[in-house]
Formats: sequence, C-alpha cells, structure tokens
Amino acid sequence: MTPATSPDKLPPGIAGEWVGFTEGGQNPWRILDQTRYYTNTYIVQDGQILLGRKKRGIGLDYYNGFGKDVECPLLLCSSEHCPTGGKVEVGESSKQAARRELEEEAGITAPLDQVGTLLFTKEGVEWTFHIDIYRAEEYEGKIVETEEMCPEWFPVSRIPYDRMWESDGYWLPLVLSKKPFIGRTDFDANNRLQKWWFGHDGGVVSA
Ligand SMILES: Nc1[nH]c(=O)nc2c1ncn2[C@H]1C[C@H](O)[C@@H](COP(=O)(O)OP(=O)(O)OP(=O)(O)O)O1
Repeated sequence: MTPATSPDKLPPGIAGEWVGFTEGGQNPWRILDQTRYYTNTYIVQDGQILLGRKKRGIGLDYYNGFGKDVECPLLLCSSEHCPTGGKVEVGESSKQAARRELEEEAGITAPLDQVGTLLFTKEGVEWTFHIDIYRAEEYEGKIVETEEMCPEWFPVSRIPYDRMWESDGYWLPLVLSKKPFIGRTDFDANNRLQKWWFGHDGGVVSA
C-alpha cells in the first residue's frame, strides 16, 4: 500500500493520514485566517449523476452539486458566558445544512453520506471555503428547477468536466467510487486553477 503523505508535505489546512494522488502548480499556498463552511451534494443513481447548472453568483453557468454555505456552523459552546453554563451545541451541522440546501436548490430530500472535503481559495476572497462533499443513491420528492440551480441528469461516463470547476475531474471520480478523499485548490481571480493537492484514504480506487 502507498504510504501516507508526510505531514510537512500536506497543504495548509489539511491534517491526518492521506495518500496524495495528484498535485500541481507553482505558487506558494495562499494563507488565509478565515474559514467559511459550505456543502456540496451529488445524487448518483442508475449510472447517472444529478448536477445543477448554477444560475447566479460565483461559478455562474458551471455544473455543480447542490449546496451552499452552512448558515450558522455548529459550535460547541463551552464558555462561562453560554446561557446554559456551557457544553451545548448551537447552529446547524454540515449534514443538516446539506439536507436543507438540497431541498432548497433541487426540491428533494435524500439520505446523505459524506465522501470528501475540499478546501478552496480564490484570489480576491479573504476566506478559505471548507466544502464538505456528500452523495446519496436515492432521494424523495420531485426534482425542480429553482432560482439558484437548473438540475440535469448526466450519464457518469459523460460528465461535462469542461463546464465545471477545473479541478472537479480529479475528485468527482472518487465521489462515484465512494472513496473518501480530501483536497485543496487555489484558484486565481479568473477561476483558473493555480495550485492543487488531493489525497484519498489509501488502497485501491475502483472505477
Ligand atoms: N465543485 C466545486 N469545485 C471547486 O473546485 N470549487 C467549488 C465547487 N463548488 C463550490 N466551489 C467553491 C467555489 C465557490 O465560490 C464556493 C462556494 O460555493 P457555492 O457556489 O456552493 O456557494 P454560494 O452559492 O454560496 O456562492 P455565491 O455564488 O458566492 O453565492 O466554493
């Protein structure tokens, strides 16, 4: 088995035992103080994947999973100022946010499994996007177009990578094969990939 990448070779923000499988780019990693939390969900069913064409905001017209920012990330409040004296959870968890966003953006609910995490930075934005990536194989409800997204099914053999964020071709195959992964990408102001690193949890990646 390939050994895990040594901690000093991991990009800032990534820790743990991960086997790097692709990396590139010249610039030093961007260092940012702030992190904001997001989710991204893919439905994979009968050899097809549900993607949404984004109708507004950053990444306009790109095909993507469904998701957005976690509105009020879950915090463990242990301060003496906490109303109950400490140790309560406030806010919503990443998975709760992913479920809410799937419903708001595509009109459906689904049992979600987290498969990966992506740290994303973009020139001109002063925080790191921490994006938890989820998948599901079944869903309930009727898929609808919303103000945010226009949903569309694609065969998994014909994913439109030329109309997606540039690094998605590295990790979306791992979503399809349910292989846990982590990665980091630094993009420039024109949405071009400047630097990237991706790792999975070791072992064989099946198609
Ligand atoms: N599939 C993907 N691949 C990738 O490399 N970066 C992604 C990505 N999906 C989202 N990102 C990055 C870019 C994007 O600016 C950021 C936030 O993602 P979203 O588009 O989900 O959030 P929002 O809809 O809240 O963003 P706004 O358009 O700024 O409102 O995370």
